[in-house]
Amino acid sequence: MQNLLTIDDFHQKAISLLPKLSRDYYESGSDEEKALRRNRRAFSRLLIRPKCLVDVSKSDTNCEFLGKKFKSPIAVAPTAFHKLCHPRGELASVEGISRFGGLMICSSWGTTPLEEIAENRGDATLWFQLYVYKDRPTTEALIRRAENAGFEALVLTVDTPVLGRRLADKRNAFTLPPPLKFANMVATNDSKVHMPKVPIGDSGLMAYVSSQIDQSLNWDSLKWLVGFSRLPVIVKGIMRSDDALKALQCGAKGIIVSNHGGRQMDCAPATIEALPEIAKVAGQIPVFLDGGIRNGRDVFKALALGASGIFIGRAILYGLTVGGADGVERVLDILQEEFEHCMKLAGCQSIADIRNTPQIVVSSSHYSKL
Ligand SMILES: Cc1cc2nc3c(=O)[nH]c(=O)nc-3n(C[C@H](O)[C@H](O)[C@H](O)COP(=O)(O)O)c2cc1C
Ligand SMILES: CCCCCCC(=O)C(=O)O
Repeated sequence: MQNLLTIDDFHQKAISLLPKLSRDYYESGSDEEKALRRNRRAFSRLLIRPKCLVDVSKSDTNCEFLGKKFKSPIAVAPTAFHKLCHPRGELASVEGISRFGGLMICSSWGTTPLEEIAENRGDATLWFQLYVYKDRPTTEALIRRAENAGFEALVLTVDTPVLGRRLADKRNAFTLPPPLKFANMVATNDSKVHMPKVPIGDSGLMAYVSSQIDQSLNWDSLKWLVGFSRLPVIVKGIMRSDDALKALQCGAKGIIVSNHGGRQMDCAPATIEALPEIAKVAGQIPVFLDGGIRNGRDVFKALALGASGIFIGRAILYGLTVGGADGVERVLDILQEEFEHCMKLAGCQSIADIRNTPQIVVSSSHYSKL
């Protein structure tokens, strides 16, 4: 792995290693994949205006989320089915994240039971991502298990009433190859544990979502969850300031600006475009961002535009594919090194400094008259 110096290097290597079914599932966006591309392009359109003659001999990337201290604002987004790319799956991921001392959001749809991940968490902090089943007792059981296992927050994903149309998955008749299964579902209920087999032109994941997931989820459901859960609730998938305000009013303790990595609404804005209006209204609660982060300059840009921290999705899967726990750790280290380097070149000493410097990040249109 020594010759892999960037996340793009890990991406290329991972693509060369993955079987088509997993590669297409990881890489896909929905429909025409406009939101997927827009997430990246919007970052490229932003420029950093460096300050000079600032003592950056010590740069401080410490931060605090939900009252807990972290050495870095870079954390790991929930992604389903880690055993599609590595035999140790989520256990390898959590090992790499533990070595980094980071934060991992575990998907409801892991291929390893949540208790096993928690037992092996080491120095990782764990939050649990929730998909709400039509069958409320299934959801309630999942929440209680996450609480009992020592997860420190619940992350409710709100952008998936139906699954985005991922055309490659339909062409591949995507389903989980046996023996992989929904490891957090109990073995007695076959339709929840196994993804259905479907003909070419259909996606097994889409079929599973439409048969199991509660499309009627609404703001009252969020209020219910905040009351039911003993953990702070973070809402993932907010793209508008009015929704951010509603989430706040319902008792959310954090917001993740996310378009699900371009996998749901294909005409959505990029997350970095949606961030400023949401950060403006969020008051004291942290606003995080995911979507399209591939280097440390992207992290810097997101913080400058109001994020308290960022989450990476696919980048971790690339690390996991290439090198298991070592690959995951290396991906996080690369992003952290690039971020610290960027801070120094920009003349910023701390995250507060990034956030408080006016126009440290601007759109390239700022210079368009030249
Ligand atoms: C393969 C894959 C699986 C995902 N699974 C989940 C999931 O189970 N729950 C969830 O809330 N988001 C899921 N997401 C979305 C990520 O949490 C995150 O929003 C997105 O990957 C961020 O974009 P990035 O991949 O460009 O970093 C998934 C994304 C990918 C690519
Ligand atoms: C209710 C939506 C389920 C999505 C499945 C996993 C995921 O988030 C993704 O593939 O993206």
